[in-house]
Amino acid sequence: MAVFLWKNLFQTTKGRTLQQRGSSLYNGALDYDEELIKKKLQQFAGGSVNLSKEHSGIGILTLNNSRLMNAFTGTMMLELQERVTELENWKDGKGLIICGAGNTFCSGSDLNAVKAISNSQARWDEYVHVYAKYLDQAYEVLCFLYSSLLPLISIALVQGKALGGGAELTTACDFRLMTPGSEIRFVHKHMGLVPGWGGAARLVRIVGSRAALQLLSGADRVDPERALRLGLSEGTLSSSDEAVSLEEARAWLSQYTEGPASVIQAVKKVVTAGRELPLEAALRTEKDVFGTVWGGPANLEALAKRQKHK
Ligand SMILES: CCC(=O)SCCNC(=O)CCNC(=O)[C@H](O)C(C)(C)COP(=O)(O)OP(=O)(O)OC[C@H]1O[C@@H](n2cnc3c(N)ncnc32)[C@H](O)[C@@H]1OP(=O)(O)O
Repeated sequence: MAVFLWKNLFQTTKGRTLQQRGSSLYNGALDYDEELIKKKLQQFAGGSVNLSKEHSGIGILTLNNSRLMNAFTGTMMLELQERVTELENWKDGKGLIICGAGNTFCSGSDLNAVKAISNSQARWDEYVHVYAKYLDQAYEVLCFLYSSLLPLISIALVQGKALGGGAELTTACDFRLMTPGSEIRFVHKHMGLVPGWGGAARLVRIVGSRAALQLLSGADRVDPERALRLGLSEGTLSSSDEAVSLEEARAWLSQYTEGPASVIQAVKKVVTAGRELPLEAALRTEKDVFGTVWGGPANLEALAKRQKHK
């Protein structure tokens, strides 16, 4: 799917330039040695993506590049993938909060890296390959976050600004909570771009196509009140203090993560299947997931307790 997407994207946007240069993005671009790709992304170094896994089964993923308002460097993209893989393998995991360090969410892709490589004509082909890989990485990891492959209930805790790719990242979470004074803004149009990390398609599913069109074509600043009205945010937290808002987000998420991990993960899987798959496949998935919990420890315990739902 990614190959198809990239082929079409670059044929329409960069096609003429690539043809003029007698080069094709897909001549082996995706056969690049993974280690080589890593080395290339590591050229755009800086910042980190930190994960703490709490006993409650909630993970806190923090984007940390305060110098650049938490813009995503190449190494941060690699780290994001590593952390998400760690979360995928977390048996006791139930929930995830994604937030930014320094009380701001994320200002999108690292514009310094883009400028540095695109300034050099001689390095154009390398730029296309490396930047394509960077985008590919972002696209893949955000799709993964949004999919049933990561069976954790996720929240983007939006403090300060979520711009460009940062706004796209918020759409890869199940829910968004915003702090007072924060904003989500798809600034892509002002950068001569459109979302490419899957943010537009997900936004349409969250707020509908008319509102999504307005937000993207107007590059509108979406404050907490408007986000609530649009259904883009679940709620506005009472405090914009970093520690207090994290605690509030934790409390909000805990309502939905109480209970055994196997059951919470199963809930997430059946809902995601309903969202992602054609009806028939979703129904089958639901039956299969049911089979994983039916007669399981939590089910047997509830039966033994003669649970009443008064
Ligand atoms: C996927 C597509 C994309 O993501 S396209 C990228 C979309 N993002 C942007 O265009 C963000 C551009 N930056 C801004 O609008 C402003 O810097 C914002 C984030 C509003 C912050 O403004 P303000 O509070 O005045 O701080 P500032 O501009 O002095 O920024 C502090 C330092 O951070 C940097 N910064 C910020 N964002 C990025 C970014 N995306 N890439 C690289 N650097 C970024 C600023 O340049 C500034 O650095 P410096 O202090 O000038 O060295």
